[in-house]
Amino acid sequence: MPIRADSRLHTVPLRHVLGGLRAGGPLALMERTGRQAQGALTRLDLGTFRPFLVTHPDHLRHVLRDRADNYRRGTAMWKAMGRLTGLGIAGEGPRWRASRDLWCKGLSGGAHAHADGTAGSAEDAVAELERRVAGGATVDALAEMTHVVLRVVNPAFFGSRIPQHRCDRLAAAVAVAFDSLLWRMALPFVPLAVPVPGDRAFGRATRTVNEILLPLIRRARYERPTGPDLMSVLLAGADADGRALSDEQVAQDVVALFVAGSESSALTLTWAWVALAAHPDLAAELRAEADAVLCGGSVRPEHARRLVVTRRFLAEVCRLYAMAWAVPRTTAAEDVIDGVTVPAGATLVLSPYLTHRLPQFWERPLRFDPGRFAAERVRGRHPLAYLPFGDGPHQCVGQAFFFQQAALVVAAMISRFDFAVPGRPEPRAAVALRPRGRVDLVLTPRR
Ligand code: HEM
Repeated sequence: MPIRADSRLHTVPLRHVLGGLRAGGPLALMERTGRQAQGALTRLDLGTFRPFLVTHPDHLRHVLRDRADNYRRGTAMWKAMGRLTGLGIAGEGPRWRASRDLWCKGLSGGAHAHADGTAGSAEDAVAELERRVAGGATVDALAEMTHVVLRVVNPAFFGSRIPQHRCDRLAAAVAVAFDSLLWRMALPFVPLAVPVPGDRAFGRATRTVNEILLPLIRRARYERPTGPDLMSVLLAGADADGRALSDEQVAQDVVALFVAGSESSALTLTWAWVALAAHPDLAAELRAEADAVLCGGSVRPEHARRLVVTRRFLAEVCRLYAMAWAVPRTTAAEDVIDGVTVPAGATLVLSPYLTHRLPQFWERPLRFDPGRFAAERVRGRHPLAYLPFGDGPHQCVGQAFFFQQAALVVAAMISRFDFAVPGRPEPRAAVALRPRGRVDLVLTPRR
């Protein structure tokens, strides 16, 4: 598959796409394509559907920053997801802008406004886990991380007004709905009116979500909330026309919270244990830091800032296990990217997962090395070579919140448990980057 001499476009013909899919699935195909294209703009031939794969930091800057207005969330995946998450924060235009402003307000100082509640919840969740595995036990890493994350986000997202068991049910329904969009993502040319696998599960999960959320929102609205949690901010906020958000709009933004905030955090924390188990020296370093900062006590909000090694480690987890492995966009009008014409209506798949593996920007890219995030090494790097949280107008609003909470969770756990992850869990490409199969986490409380 040579780069064509007459253009900078790298093309992958249908037979290679099909062969690659058969041989190793979508992620292996992407990895192979990324290695061969080496950052060149790439067109995948899937018959009538020919998406462009964008990985080079210069091209990403063009799409996400310089011409962001021309690259929209119009793809079928966004449209399908819009049935669940609405056109607020997950959409575009004035409604998105109004929602984003509210979200930024709600999360501003994710490190401050919610800090006490979330640190306390992290501590409680880890202490509860310690009681459960008192004599040592093997747990499902993703299930446990989801459990911990949901407790941590409940005060910040909902002012703890959702009882925990309902929060768990809501998260499970949202996860089903989100995952059942994979076919819509893979078959973007199929109209929504034509059923595809996953549609039924999506419909059932959406009904569960509404049954849980709408009564809760009505009650919360009646109480005229003024708290700093995101749900209160949304209820007190206004849309682009200055009108209060409807119950449905608040429900949709709350669902978007789960999609954007909790699953991504739980998945990334799951990969964190996989990476730590594979690098015992690093685990020892993180534990030494946690012991020094926590001094045998509980995690407190102010610890997050001092967990420097832990935060670098998390940044490296986000590089090699970029949860948002593929971020789709659609071109509004024809454009030229680095000499290649991209027609109007084309689908672009931006892949942080592949960008983070480009050897031109990352020395020995597959090596797990948190030292890459030491300030002096970050300075010399292309600013768009690292984008696990996206970039441009839609860049993640929860990045600071994630690092704060995740650092506290890792410190609380590593100071309490010895741990191991048997086998070598590998990622697979679902809508998010998920583990292939269950990840076992063997936990033994430290004496
Ligand atoms: C490891 C954790 C996380 C990762 C990897 C991640 C990744 C991303 C990415 C790649 C985007 C850009 C999507 C696009 O360009 O279309 C994004 C957007 C977003 N994220 Fe995150 N995220 C994480 C955690 C969170 C958390 C904890 C929250 C909320 C508290 C959050 C809220 C959002 C929101 C609201 C958006 C949409 C912003 C907009 O469209 O204006 N994320 N995230």
